Amino acid sequence: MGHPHLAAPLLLELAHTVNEGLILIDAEGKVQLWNRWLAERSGVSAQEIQGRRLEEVFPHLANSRLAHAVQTALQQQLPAILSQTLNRRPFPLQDHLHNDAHPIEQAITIAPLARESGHIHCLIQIQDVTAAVRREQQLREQAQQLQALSNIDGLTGVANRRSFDARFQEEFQRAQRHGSDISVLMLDIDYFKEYNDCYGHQAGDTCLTVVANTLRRCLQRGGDFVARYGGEEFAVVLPGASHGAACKLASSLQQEISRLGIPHANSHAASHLSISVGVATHTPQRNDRAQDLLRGADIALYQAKRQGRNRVVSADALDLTVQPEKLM
Ligand SMILES: Nc1nc2c(ncn2[C@@H]2O[C@H](COP(=O)(O)OP(=O)(O)OP(=O)(O)O)[C@@H](O)[C@H]2O)c(=O)[nH]1
Repeated sequence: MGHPHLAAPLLLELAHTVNEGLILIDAEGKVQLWNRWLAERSGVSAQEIQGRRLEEVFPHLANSRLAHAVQTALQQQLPAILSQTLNRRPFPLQDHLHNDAHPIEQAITIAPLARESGHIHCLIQIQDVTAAVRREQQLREQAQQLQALSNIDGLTGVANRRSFDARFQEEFQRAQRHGSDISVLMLDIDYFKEYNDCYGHQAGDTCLTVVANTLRRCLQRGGDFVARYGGEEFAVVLPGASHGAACKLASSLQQEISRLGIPHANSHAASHLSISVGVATHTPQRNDRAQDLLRGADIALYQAKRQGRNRVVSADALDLTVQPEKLM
């Protein structure tokens, strides 16, 4: 061997000084070395555990992956790395050395050691990976928050257009698979340009938020959702809703917005803020496209504008082959 001058006491001191846990297991599976790092963090002293099997002191380790890995190292001389996610904190270790005492997350490697006598020993190394695990957790949480934020409209707090596109497509395909109805409402605030001109852009922003919250509040069923589709335009998706049910909800949304009584002196449709709504329903067949349903609701909305605003129009009664702009 390479370093005959390294005396046994020095090697022992080295094992006690390293900044990680070291356990030496002999051929009979008994602990020969339990270093200071482990004693300080486990509350188990070297005297208490030396000469005993790990499972005697830590019964929960019996039949664990760690116990199997130690057996494999001793019997087949195979090393192992215990995945940190599959083996959460095999040893009950606490970091008492800092102000925030906390359980220690552990990365564990197991290696066979062949002695000159031919006896195989096993070395278990335990590293404190708490900081890395915490950082990973924080990054995961931040990624989830970003994901949620990227789906929400910053002003009104309802789903944004991006999220609408994905969820609407999903719901349309579900309806296609189940042969069920799906309805869409397209809603637009009447004379909103005049509202901004009269009351200011900031009041316009507040108004959009109030309308969005009112729409959200009026949706009853779990799968229903509202999204900000464009500037002052909202879309509501009602999976499983028949055309009759969707028209009824559209009317109640229109009434709820009217009931808010938000003054709108420059509206030609009412004395208060009002909305126009287009309603369309499909029971999608195999080759139907989600955008055709949306287009139906859009054409109905333009028709509602054309007929004088502050009303609900159903796509059922319309010629959907006409371009919406031609209806204006
Ligand atoms: N305050 C505010 N206004 C917005 C926002 N997004 C769009 N708008 C305004 O909404 C107005 C929409 O105007 P138009 O498309 O002419 O529609 P309208 O005035 O509502 O008329 P009709 O829909 O035909 O009744 C524009 O003046 C936009 O500036 C926003 O985030 N905040």
